[in-house]
Amino acid sequence: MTVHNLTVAYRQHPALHHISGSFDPGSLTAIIGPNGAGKSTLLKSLLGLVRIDSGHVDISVPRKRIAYLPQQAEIDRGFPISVMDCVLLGYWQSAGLFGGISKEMAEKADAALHAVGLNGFAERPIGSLSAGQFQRVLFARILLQDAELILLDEPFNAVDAKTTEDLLIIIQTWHTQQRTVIAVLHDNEQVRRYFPQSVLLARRLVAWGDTAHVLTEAHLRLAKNMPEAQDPNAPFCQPGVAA
Ligand SMILES: Nc1ncnc2c1ncn2[C@@H]1O[C@H](COP(=O)(O)OP(=O)(O)OP(=O)(O)O)[C@@H](O)[C@H]1O
Repeated sequence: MTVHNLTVAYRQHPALHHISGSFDPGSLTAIIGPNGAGKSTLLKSLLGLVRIDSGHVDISVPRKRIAYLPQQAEIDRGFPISVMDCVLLGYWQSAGLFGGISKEMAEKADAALHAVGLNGFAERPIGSLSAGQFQRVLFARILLQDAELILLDEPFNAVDAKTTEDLLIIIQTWHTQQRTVIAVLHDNEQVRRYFPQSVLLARRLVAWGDTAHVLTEAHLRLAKNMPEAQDPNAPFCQPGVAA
């Protein structure tokens, strides 16, 4: 999966500016950078969820083999469904929205709930769960998806240390299964420990590659100095012209 000279702007203000790089199949990559650096925008660009102003993304994974976990704030939990029904939605790409659920599928869903430590939660309405419990449900749903590419946007936001550890183990398992995993994260120590590859953004690309070479003091200082507010007097960005 390759990103070529990608620029994405909201109301003519680039959120991502001339980004190029690639994700190897089976790699485990963290996307990091300060608030407003364009991390979520990069994930959404890979998924085709935002309009690309210039450049392009080459992605060979079929849409139905991609799993996406948006930030919790973007998910409506008011929908009155149970934990089990929410997990079973992991099958909709393969079975269709009205496809039947076989005994084997139901057993796998049970096993997924067990794997994320949510035994006994199957009948609970999703609106009654804590943020950490709900995040476990969303991981269980991805476990059913058999995805080749898994995109996670701040998966540990508002999640306690124990849950984070459990979810990191699941991510490691996906990595050993040769799935490509890309996660937006904020904890540099966690990234150093668990994520071999990193992309450091500050609207433009600061560094992309092995985490040890990306998370250097010099790179982190460069990223930290990114002004978060957009400059209303910035010169117009010429699409297609390298920065
Ligand atoms: N739909 C939108 N309309 C207008 N501006 C947007 C929109 N989405 C994002 N932005 C702006 O684009 C910039 C990048 O946003 P993005 O969410 O990609 O950053 P991020 O690195 O994921 O930030 P955070 O760490 O705070 O989640 C920010 O300045 C944000 O305000």
